[in-house]
Amino acid sequence: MNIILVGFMGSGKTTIARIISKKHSMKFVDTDKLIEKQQNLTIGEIFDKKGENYFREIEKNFILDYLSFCDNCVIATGGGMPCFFNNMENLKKIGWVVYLKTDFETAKKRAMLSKNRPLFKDEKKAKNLFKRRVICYSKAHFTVDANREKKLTINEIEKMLFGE
Ligand SMILES: Nc1ncnc2c1ncn2[C@@H]1O[C@H](COP(=O)(O)OP(=O)(O)OP(=O)(O)O)[C@@H](O)[C@H]1O
Ligand SMILES: O=C(O)C1=C[C@@H](O)[C@@H](O)[C@H](O)C1
Repeated sequence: MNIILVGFMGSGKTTIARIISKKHSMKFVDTDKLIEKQQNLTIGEIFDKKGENYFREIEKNFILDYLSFCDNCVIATGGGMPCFFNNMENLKKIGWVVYLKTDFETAKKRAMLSKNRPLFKDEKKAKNLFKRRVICYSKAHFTVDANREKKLTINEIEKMLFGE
């Protein structure tokens, strides 16, 4: 079984995927990190040097060439990954897709804690993007309230997927 976490920048995908993978002896996969490694560039550099469309093509291929071979993985996806091309449908074939749903203010507060989010530079644009993204993420198999303390979010995911 694979678990795929989707949600806006700062919703906690990386943090929560890491904890669940450790607890259940699953492999942790972070698509942003692996794409950076593969391209030998940071996400910010890919956006600056090659443009967003190039990044979206890489993400699409990454699902087909890498994620579709995952087994027993917890996958933290890039914030936009499920919202381009046929990516959400392809992700849903690979595993259980869980939407970590937060409000905008929570995501903003958390995203400020780390860099590498070129699309969060302009708050007004980020807010608009957030609204559009909610519609996309809601097509996941499951939605959990991720505004809360991470332990509560993790418990809910475990109950849904492991029956704990
Ligand atoms: N439930 C939570 N409560 C408080 N802080 C959290 C919670 N989840 C994550 N954080 C913190 O918020 C920050 C962003 O979290 P994280 O990197 O996991 O988000 P993300 O969804 O992977 O973002 P991105 O898609 O931009 O990589 C981190 O510093 C993390 O420690
Ligand atoms: O929401 C987005 O479109 C993005 C989120 C990040 O995880 C990175 O994948 C990149 O900064 C784009």
